[in-house]
Amino acid sequence: MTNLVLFGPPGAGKGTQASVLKEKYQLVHISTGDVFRHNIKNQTELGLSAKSFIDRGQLVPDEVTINMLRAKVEEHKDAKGFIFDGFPRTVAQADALGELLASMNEEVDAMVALEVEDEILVERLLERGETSGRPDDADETVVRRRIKVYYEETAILKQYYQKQGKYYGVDGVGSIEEITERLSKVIDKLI
Ligand SMILES: Nc1ncnc2c1ncn2[C@@H]1O[C@H](COP(=O)(O)OP(=O)(O)O)[C@@H](O)[C@H]1O
Repeated sequence: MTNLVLFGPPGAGKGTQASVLKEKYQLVHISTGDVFRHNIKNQTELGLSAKSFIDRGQLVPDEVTINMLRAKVEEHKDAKGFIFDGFPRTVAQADALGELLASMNEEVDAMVALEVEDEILVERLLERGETSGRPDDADETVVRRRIKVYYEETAILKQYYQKQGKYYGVDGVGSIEEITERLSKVIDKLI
């Protein structure tokens, strides 16, 4: 398997790139944000417990998120690999992902990160909020809180994977194609 963590702050372009990369490399794409939104739309128990956190720009508790991710991975045991998008977002989630993959004799091969400045992120998210229908994109306070939470809880994962020699940063500003090209250069060396 090839298991990639696609990393970066909210609005960095992870979802856009993941959709291209999953086709290109035939990997299963798991976006925790998409799974939560799907569950909110269908008013499942998971959706109901996640909604209040998401609407406030906070992280959904680790236990809920980890159980959901585990179930998703187990649905695709025969996959050629995964692109994890929006997961892990905390050290506890990164530990859990490592354990889950180890139980399948697999591991995270790389964290590929999209690097984008904060002010560009706020601009992109508010613009997306005009059309995406995502309430967490439409409100500047919520957008800024998500970026703050990213620095407080998630950014540390750069060092986490750097220590394992698995971190690859890529400039996340440019056209979609240019950025795919930059990510592909990293991924091609791993496969
Ligand atoms: N791994 C996770 N752990 C906790 N909460 C998460 C996780 N992934 C997504 N969420 C929740 O879903 C929201 C939307 O996630 P996502 O679609 O990845 O958006 P973003 O564009 O902010 O990266 C997050 O702000 C958070 O509340």
